[in-house]
Amino acid sequence: MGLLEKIHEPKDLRGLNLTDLNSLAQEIRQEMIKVVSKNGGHLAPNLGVVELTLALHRIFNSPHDKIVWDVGHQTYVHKLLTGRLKQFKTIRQYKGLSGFPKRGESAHDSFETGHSSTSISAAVGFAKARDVLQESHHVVAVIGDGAMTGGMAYEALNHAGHSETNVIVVLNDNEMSISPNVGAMSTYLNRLRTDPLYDKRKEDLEYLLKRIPGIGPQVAKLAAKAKDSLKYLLVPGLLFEELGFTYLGPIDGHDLALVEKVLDQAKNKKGPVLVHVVTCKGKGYKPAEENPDIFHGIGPFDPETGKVTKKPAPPTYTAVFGETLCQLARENPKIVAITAAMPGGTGLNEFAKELPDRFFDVGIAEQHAVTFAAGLAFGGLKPVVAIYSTFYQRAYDQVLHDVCLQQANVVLAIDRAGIVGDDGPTHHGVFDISFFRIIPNLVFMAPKDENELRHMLYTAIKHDGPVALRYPRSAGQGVTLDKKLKQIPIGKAEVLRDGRDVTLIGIGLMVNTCLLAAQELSYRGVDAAVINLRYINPLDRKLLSHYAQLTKKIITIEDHSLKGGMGSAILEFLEEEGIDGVTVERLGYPGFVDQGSIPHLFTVHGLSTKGIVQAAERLKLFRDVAQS
Ligand SMILES: Cc1ncc(C[n+]2csc(CCOP(=O)(O)OP(=O)(O)O)c2C)c(N)n1
Ligand SMILES: CC(=O)[C@@H](O)[C@H](O)COP(=O)(O)O
Ligand SMILES: [Mg+2]
Repeated sequence: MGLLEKIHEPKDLRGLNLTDLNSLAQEIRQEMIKVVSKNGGHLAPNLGVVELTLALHRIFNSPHDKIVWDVGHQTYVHKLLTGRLKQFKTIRQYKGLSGFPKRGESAHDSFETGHSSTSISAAVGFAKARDVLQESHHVVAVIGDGAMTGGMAYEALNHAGHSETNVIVVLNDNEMSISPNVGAMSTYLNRLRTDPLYDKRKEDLEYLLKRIPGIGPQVAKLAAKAKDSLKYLLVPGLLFEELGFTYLGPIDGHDLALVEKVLDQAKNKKGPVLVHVVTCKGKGYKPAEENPDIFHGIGPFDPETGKVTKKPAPPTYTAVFGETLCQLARENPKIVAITAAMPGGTGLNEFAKELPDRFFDVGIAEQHAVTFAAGLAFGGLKPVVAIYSTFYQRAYDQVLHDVCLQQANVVLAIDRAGIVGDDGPTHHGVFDISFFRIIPNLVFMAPKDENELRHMLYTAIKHDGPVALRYPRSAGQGVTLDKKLKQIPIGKAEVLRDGRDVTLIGIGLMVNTCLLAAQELSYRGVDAAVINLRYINPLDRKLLSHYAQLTKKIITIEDHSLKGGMGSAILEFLEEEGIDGVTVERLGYPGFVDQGSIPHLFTVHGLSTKGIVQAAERLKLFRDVAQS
């Protein structure tokens, strides 16, 4: 039996000596490589925090003490140490362990995350609740250097430093966001990490003070103890200390004994403390150390070689978006591209390489990205902001207030729209239609395939005013890509199949499902019209009106939440137009969607040919056809 199997809860770690702990760290790394190589997952972030997590669980007493993990993609080690070894092989699978902290999964998961930069706010909340209720426990936020680029982290530091509550922030600095970290804070951390004079200056001053006869040693001691510590005096502007934190570090995050020692010091200090831990993303697995960006979040791979075991598939929507944007930008010098720390994920790596002066990675700062784009637009450029649907939730006011109200010429590319699979409910992009379609002035479209995506991007670039364009995480449909780009008239839907018994209205990926279902329905004598809606805003009112009155039965299908989605837009439209006597069946998600493979989730939620046929049954179509 290995050591890991004997760890059922964090207190089982306490009796282990350093040799045991190092062996345990090895076992943990092997287990994570084994499971992630099959299931996919966030391997490199977890390999980097093995020693840090062991130290946290030895020094603090979870779940009495609260540990809040930022983003939460690095909690696999935490899960393995808190009684979830047996279920670990199910991580990220349907009904399996989540890849993120889940309060329902364990008492040790004190706060759910998935989106970045929330941990310090939550930790300050826990700390203040403790103070008000006169309880006594420690609260620790663990935040990466990437997550530290997000605005919320600064709002929370500002509050924490002022509140003087006992809270510990562990800054896990591996110089990486998903890609290499960017920004002034990253440069600042780099200086802290690498300034060789820092320790020397401190030692020199202590040495000098101690040598002053009579009072020297006391002054040195006092200076070290004083709130304005030696570091504070010596390193002017030490940011965290200026904000009211005691700064400890930087320390080697793989030196378990040292990390434990410093965490113990932090635990015994009053007020907010920041522990700066330096780690290596991917530590202990060569392929991940060498390619931390690829192993940040990876699909199944061969553990021997680190090579991804991918089946050939058509290029993704994301890849086609990236290539098309490069093509358009070569011809139009006003086009600029913006990402919030996801150049690879949003398909912008090529753009960044080819047109570096017109590419902006602003860090994990979606709000800033959108308002920055509005500024660029009013400055005379044509900005394209590419953000995942789920992360646009962060930038809603910026889209509404800074882009749409002022009619800024900004293209909002909404990647990962629809369900995303194994990341689960924190990452599914199933609310953007609801929250964007109600914004005045915003043209909002979604392509049925990757070829239409190209034309839509071209249309968006040509359009004067704000445009949103949503497309999914998946591989494309494998259709031929037209070389020559054309504009798709704003607000024009496409009739893919005429029919008189029922109208199937699809958007995005679901258009193809509608076509397959229409075929199936035709075998059962039902003549279905299929509409590729294309535009959620503005709707093609004339076309919809015609088919609603002709067929009197409508089935809408969308890879999106039912509430407020495309189907809701159709219901509103019928009411606004006063078209009576039309029955509508809407297919979509009833609420938050679990994790699981995309095809499986589509089946579970009836976003399939079968789901449409069942909706037709509910509309009593087969009986009506038989009678006619
Ligand atoms: C609001 C938001 N935007 C973007 C992301 C995507 N994302 C997840 S992890 C990550 C990088 C985080 O870097 P860091 O905090 O340093 O953690 P590391 O993986 O390096 O340990 C990004 C950009 C996110 N989860 N949340
Ligand atoms: C944790 C996080 O937010 C990202 O790492 C996300 O999992 C990336 O998703 P994609 O794999 O869809 O790029
Ligand atoms: Mg990092």
